[in-house]
Amino acid sequence: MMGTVVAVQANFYQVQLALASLSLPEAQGLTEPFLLCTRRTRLKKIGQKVMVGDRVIVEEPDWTGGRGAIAEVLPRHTELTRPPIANADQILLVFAVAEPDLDPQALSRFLVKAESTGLEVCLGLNKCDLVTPQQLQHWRERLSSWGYQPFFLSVYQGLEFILEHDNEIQKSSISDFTSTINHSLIDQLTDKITVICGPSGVGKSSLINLLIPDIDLRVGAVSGKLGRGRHTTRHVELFELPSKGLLADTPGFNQPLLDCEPQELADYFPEARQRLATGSCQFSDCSHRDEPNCIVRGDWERYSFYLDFLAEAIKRQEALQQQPDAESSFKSKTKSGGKQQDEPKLESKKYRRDSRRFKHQTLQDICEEMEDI
Ligand SMILES: Nc1nc2c(ncn2[C@@H]2O[C@H](COP(=O)(O)OP(=O)(O)OP(=O)(O)O)[C@@H](O)[C@H]2O)c(=O)[nH]1
Ligand SMILES: [Zn+2]
Repeated sequence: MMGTVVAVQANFYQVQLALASLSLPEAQGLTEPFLLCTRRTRLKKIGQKVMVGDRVIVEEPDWTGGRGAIAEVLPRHTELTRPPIANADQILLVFAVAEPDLDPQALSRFLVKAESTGLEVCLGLNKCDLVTPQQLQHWRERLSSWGYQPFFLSVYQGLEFILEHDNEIQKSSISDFTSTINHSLIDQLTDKITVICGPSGVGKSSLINLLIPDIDLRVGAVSGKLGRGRHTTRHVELFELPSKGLLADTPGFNQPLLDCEPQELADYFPEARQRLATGSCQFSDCSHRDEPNCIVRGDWERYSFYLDFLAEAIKRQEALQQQPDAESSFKSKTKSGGKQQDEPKLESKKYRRDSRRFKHQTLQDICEEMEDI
């Protein structure tokens, strides 16, 4: 029997069973498609961890008691360590067009952080009710030049109060709430595991409440048992959308720390990726700053952000190198004459977009913020 781990509490795993398992006659008594499971000793022995998002095989279901045992964890196709989530398909980054003002550099910082996970990145712009259609059009064109097609949202007015006609954005006067669900956003979330993130106050909780109307009940139930609120704990939980698909909520954080290697940074800007896909720089280790014949340097809007973030990443790398037990980004080299010298290890797979799939970095700050709150 197959299922997905939707919550982890100490040594217990809440497993949501796949539909096929629920058609078993024995399962008919089960009121919810969940079993509270333990992990088989064999898995403990081989050190097999179980994470939220893991697809698992459950054995020995006790349908009346709602219990089971996880016998096997299927191979993960992605893995985030902070927050710990397996098999996430995408990140939905939520920002507001106003209140707080949409700051292009703050948005870019979040986008770069999200891109660095290697997951697909979608952008939702909320509070569209606060600005004019012209301002929305402005953002649409601007973000499109960055390489993003955001979902325009207003939780206050239902998800789709905006209809798009002939490339123009108009506010619709549709009042029927239920018929105004933004189907393109829903489609994007269907049958996927999505991690929602974004700064504080942009309306993430409001959006989740709109997408999953009965979530308050479940949040209340789980948080109640743990004696903690959902934003005050390291606890990660997946919530099911009515349209199928799972959402992982993470608390807001203001300025994510960019902890990527300087050499990777260009890969996290769609504009730079696109330039590198159609040509190459003279130097294979080009930092795209002042090297001759650089294909990335140019008059794209966010190039100045690239330079700012690059300076930040280099500074961070230098600080790390000053610590004796810093991450092993150095190799020791014996120079002629026997002198030892440390040299930074060169990144070998620069600019190969494919490699990102296998290198899921962390959304570190999210978790750190979780602990701080
Ligand atoms: N005008 C307007 N306000 C909204 C909209 N959606 C949410 N808000 C308001 O924005 C404020 C923040 O909303 P939350 O849902 O708490 O934001 P959040 O992103 O979850 O914030 P954190 O919990 O701090 O991470 C609240 O006062 C909401 O009522 C919207 O579509 N339009
Ligand atoms: Zn270059």
